[in-house]
Amino acid sequence: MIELHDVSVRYPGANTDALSIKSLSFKQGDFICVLGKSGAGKSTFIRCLNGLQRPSSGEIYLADNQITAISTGELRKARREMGMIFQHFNLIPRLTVMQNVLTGTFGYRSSFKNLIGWFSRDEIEQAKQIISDVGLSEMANRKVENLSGGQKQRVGIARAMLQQPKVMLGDEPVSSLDPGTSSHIFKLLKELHLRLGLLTVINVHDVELARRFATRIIALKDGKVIFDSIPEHFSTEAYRKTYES
Ligand SMILES: Nc1ncnc2c1ncn2[C@@H]1O[C@H](COP(=O)(O)OP(=O)(O)OP(=O)(O)O)[C@@H](O)[C@H]1O
Repeated sequence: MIELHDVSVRYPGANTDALSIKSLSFKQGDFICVLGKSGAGKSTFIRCLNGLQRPSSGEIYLADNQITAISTGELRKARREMGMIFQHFNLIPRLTVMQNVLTGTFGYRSSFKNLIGWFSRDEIEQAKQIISDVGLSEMANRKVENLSGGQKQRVGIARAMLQQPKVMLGDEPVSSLDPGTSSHIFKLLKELHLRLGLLTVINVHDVELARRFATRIIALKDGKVIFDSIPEHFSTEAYRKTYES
């Protein structure tokens, strides 16, 4: 579903690569947690997968699309297949839960419909169903600025789900949440992942969450993959290598 070949990212002015990946491939059904200490390249990696960051060299394929070699318009189309959730939610605080979730349809619609905020009955019904799936039915008309962090992330997930993605990407989606809420969010992500047969790739700081939920753990260090296997193989030694200075 996603393949990377010889991908590197070097930021302007840097004298080393922030990311340097020989070869990786992910298939539908994988639930991947990406670990690594601060600065290891996790965000750069996720941003490359959804085309927010163009690699300095190498190739990334999403299904048959080489997303590293397509126009901005084609990239926009390819991105419809990828839902993305963020550490700071990236919601519009003054708008309601329903309005925020409906923005998940924007990749599919004309700029004109987006501009005037017109949504079909079908889109509204789908949004209602997804808001119910993430447990926020009672709050559909509440402004997002009045929600807790966990509730905001549920809105972020619902917005991503309305895109009907094949791939769900997360850039530290639980880093600003307490442990109990983080665990609930991961449970929800795993449930949706299984129900819809997604490929899920999430950066996470909490190793225990990765051990509990991932089908595969990838650890990055200095932009390179230093571990890639099932959670049961992520030993104390692998942990030490990942997080030592
Ligand atoms: N826009 C940028 N310009 C220059 N350097 C950058 C930029 N973004 C990231 N870097 C550098 O690239 C390296 C990898 O950063 P990245 O944000 O991908 O790491 P990370 O593992 O996500 O870290 P964290 O867990 O702290 O979010 C770091 O050395 C960082 O300073």
